[in-house]
Amino acid sequence: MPTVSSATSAISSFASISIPKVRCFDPANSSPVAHQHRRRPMNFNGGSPDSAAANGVAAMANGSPPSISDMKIVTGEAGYVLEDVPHLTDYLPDLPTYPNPLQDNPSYSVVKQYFVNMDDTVAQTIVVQKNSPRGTHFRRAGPRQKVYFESDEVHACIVTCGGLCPGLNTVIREIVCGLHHMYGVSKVLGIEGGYKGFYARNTITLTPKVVNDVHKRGGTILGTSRGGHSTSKIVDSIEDRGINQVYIIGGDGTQRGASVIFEEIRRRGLKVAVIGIPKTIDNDIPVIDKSFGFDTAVEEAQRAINAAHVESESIENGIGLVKLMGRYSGFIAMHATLASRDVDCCLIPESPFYLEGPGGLYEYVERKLKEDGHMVIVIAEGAGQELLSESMRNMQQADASGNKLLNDVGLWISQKIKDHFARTQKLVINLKYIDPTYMIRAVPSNASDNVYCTLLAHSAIHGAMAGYTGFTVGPVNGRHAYIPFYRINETQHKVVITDRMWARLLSSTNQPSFLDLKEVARKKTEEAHQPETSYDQVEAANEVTRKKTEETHQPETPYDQVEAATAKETG
Ligand SMILES: Nc1ncnc2c1ncn2[C@@H]1O[C@H](COP(=O)(O)OP(=O)(O)O)[C@@H](O)[C@H]1O
Ligand SMILES: O=P(O)(O)OC[C@H]1O[C@](O)(COP(=O)(O)O)[C@@H](O)[C@@H]1O
Ligand SMILES: [Mg+2]
Repeated sequence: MPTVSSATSAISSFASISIPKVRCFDPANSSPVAHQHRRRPMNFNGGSPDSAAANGVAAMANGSPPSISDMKIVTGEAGYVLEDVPHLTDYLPDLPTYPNPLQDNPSYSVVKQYFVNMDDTVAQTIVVQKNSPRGTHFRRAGPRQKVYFESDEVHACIVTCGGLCPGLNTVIREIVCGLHHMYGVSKVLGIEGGYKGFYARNTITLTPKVVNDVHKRGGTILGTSRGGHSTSKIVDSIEDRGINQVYIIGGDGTQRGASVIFEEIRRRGLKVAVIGIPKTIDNDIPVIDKSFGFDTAVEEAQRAINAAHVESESIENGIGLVKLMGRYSGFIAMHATLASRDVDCCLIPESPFYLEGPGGLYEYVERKLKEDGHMVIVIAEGAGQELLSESMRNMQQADASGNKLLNDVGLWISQKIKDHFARTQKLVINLKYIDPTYMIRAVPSNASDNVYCTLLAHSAIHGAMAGYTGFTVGPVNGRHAYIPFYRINETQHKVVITDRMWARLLSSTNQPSFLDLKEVARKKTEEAHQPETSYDQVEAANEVTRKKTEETHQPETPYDQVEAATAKETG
């Protein structure tokens, strides 16, 4: 571990700096080696582009895990593991340091413990038993006593990529203002239109004045895009423009892109810090507690759910159906449902459902309408996609970033429910379908997200100024931490339907758990039922495909699927 100078400052938190008993994991012999960080071999000049792609983190972006030599793993006593983030001195060992200008900042000088301890880390697991190992930790975010950039040397840039999310403008604002007010940095460039903006000519000069009011607006003042990531062109542009701090705001795809940019910068031996700020309205980024904009999205979704409730209540056998975002993770739908209490059924990608037969959706809708005369259904956009046949899928299979394009499950299920009741003639229903997805995504962030965005931006700035690089910032169990890219990129955060939160939802809505799915599928095939409408044909064809897939590839029940995923994650 680097030692810390004993230089005192008015606002130092270093009452005493302890050198932790850390050991570095030596992958060669699996034995701990005291006080050494393992470093990957560096190739500063003239390395072939292939050498960057050959390393683990770059490989991670393409789906394979990083090699152990790319990880900075520090182990301690009682099963303590620090998954540390890269530092500029890993490959530029002789960089000079400077006192942190916050020492002389009147706003911060009153804070007694402003600087974080060098050895502060944040535990990933906080619920433990007496004898359980202390487990994985991440480096705590926050200002350090020493910085690796002088204020007038910093030339930062900010880019926003991927889909919109409430709070993007707040993060931009807070990076610009934070750099300016805390560290005296005045050179900040906005890259327009996502990654491809790096190799376009136009940029925006960002000053506290320019960004002063932007947090009141939805969207991103910088613009965004999907696709168009060319690592070498981006890094050429960073080098050509003399940028030395790159703040990259975006979701899982963006963080993968940031990871390969970092790798290329390290390969070229540049003094450039690369910082990822996780953005996703879907809340599907792992490790962090939640992503910014998520609270706002849940809050805004209430308006649509309220409207659906009012509509459904006002008419006989009214059904209000609301589609919410959530490609692979149903967090918005789950939280919006729990918050609203007006929802009778919530369908998410993690919990496969079925329509016909005992325990199916039709039976439940019928019962609910008979009991209450109305009902509200919330469906996440990624739910039930396996029920839509190939023929119904988008002609265009993927967006520019390679994300699979989803069919409108809201429209599909509305039609299915209408068809079902028209066919069975049991009830005359009135279904109103509301799709507020893009309206929700486009609103400005709410108060709590605004504060969260400020903390994210400040943590990112402190990390960059302290020389850390190649990391994503975010709260882990309530404390902001620096997380290596590979941890963010290895999995997706999903609703665990064996968790108590989903049980709370089931008990709040009283909806079926759809766990008899396989049994029903089998019966249905046996009955060799003749479909009546195009949607039925789709469904019948799909049942066969689904059954085949389930039997050959999938674990047996949704619970098994979750357990298999969990075992993979923890194992
Ligand atoms: N594996 C990857 N390697 C490099 N860049 C990527 C990768 N995946 C996505 N990107 C880039 O990241 C940007 C945003 O990705 P996208 O998936 O659209 O949104 P999000 O970051 O919100 O998930 C796009 O410009 C895309 O080209
Ligand atoms: O903006 P697009 O291309 O229409 O994509 C919509 C998708 O974007 C999201 O809002 C967010 O996805 P990302 O975080 O990957 O950008 C998804 O919920 C939704 O499926
Ligand atoms: Mg994404």
